[in-house]
Amino acid sequence: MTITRFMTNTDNRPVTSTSSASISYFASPSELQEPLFDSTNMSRDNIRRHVRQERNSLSPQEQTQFSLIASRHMLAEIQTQSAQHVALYLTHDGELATQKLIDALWELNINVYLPLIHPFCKGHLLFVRYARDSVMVKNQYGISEPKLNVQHVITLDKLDMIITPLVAFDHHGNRMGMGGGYYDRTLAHVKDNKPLAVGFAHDCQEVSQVPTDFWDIPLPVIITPTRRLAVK
Ligand SMILES: Nc1nc2c(c(=O)[nH]1)N(C=O)[C@@H](CNc1ccc(C(=O)N[C@@H](CCC(=O)O)C(=O)O)cc1)CN2
Ligand SMILES: Nc1ncnc2c1ncn2[C@@H]1O[C@H](COP(=O)(O)OP(=O)(O)OP(=O)(O)O)[C@@H](O)[C@H]1O
Repeated sequence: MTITRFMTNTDNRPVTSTSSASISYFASPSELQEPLFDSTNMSRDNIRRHVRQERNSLSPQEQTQFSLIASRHMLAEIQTQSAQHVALYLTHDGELATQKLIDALWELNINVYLPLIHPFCKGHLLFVRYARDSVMVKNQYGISEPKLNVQHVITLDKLDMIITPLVAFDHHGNRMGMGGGYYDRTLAHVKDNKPLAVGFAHDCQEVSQVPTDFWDIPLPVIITPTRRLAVK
């Protein structure tokens, strides 16, 4: 595992050093001193509950500011990857807000897709084209999704990136979601990072350790407002 560390200089130029996970810091170290939540010996449900509470207690100003900063970094990631077909999500339950990022992608003519709960295949997702004129409906969780039109469905192999929502993550790229196993089932079909799965989360969603099960697929990249974590 190679870790490249970018620290920000006073004039905002990155300083690079090499150790063993790849963390690029977007913010100055003083902003990174929140102690990591110690999740050792905690159940998945308790970790999920704790982190959901943490991200929901961010103020509206923090939510907006963190989302804008993280979106800038995510846009840079999308452009670095030359991604043209990108799956995103619509914000729910205190997740990083995505609408500004989606607007930027639309402006750049990059195709955006959203997850749609599969109508027949329980626990599975479909990814459907999301455009300014998409007809939206609410799913069983109250999240808006494009109305199913088979012509707008994209298969996983045609996506360049899947930006995944998550509840908790750790520095090995392990993720835990809302508990439906939807993204786990999707990520199980990813081969050789095509599409590249990139987690998108608040810094307060990092925990010391996410307990994993055989179905959990670690994320190769996670972007937060202050960091880019790359796991090789
Ligand atoms: N924004 C977003 N969209 C997403 C996901 C996500 O995590 N975030 N998903 C990621 O998989 C899928 C939906 N999975 C979800 C699973 C549970 C809940 C949820 O709010 N559960 C309630 C209980 C609801 C019930 O019992 O009916 C809760 O836990 O409070 C939401 C989304 C697809 N779309
Ligand atoms: N690849 C898979 N194949 C079959 N079942 C799976 C798979 N992945 C997860 N599951 C099932 O889904 C359930 C929920 O998994 P888990 O708690 O890890 O979901 P999650 O990561 O929190 O949710 P999500 O992936 O939707 O964000 C598990 O109990 C497991 O039985």
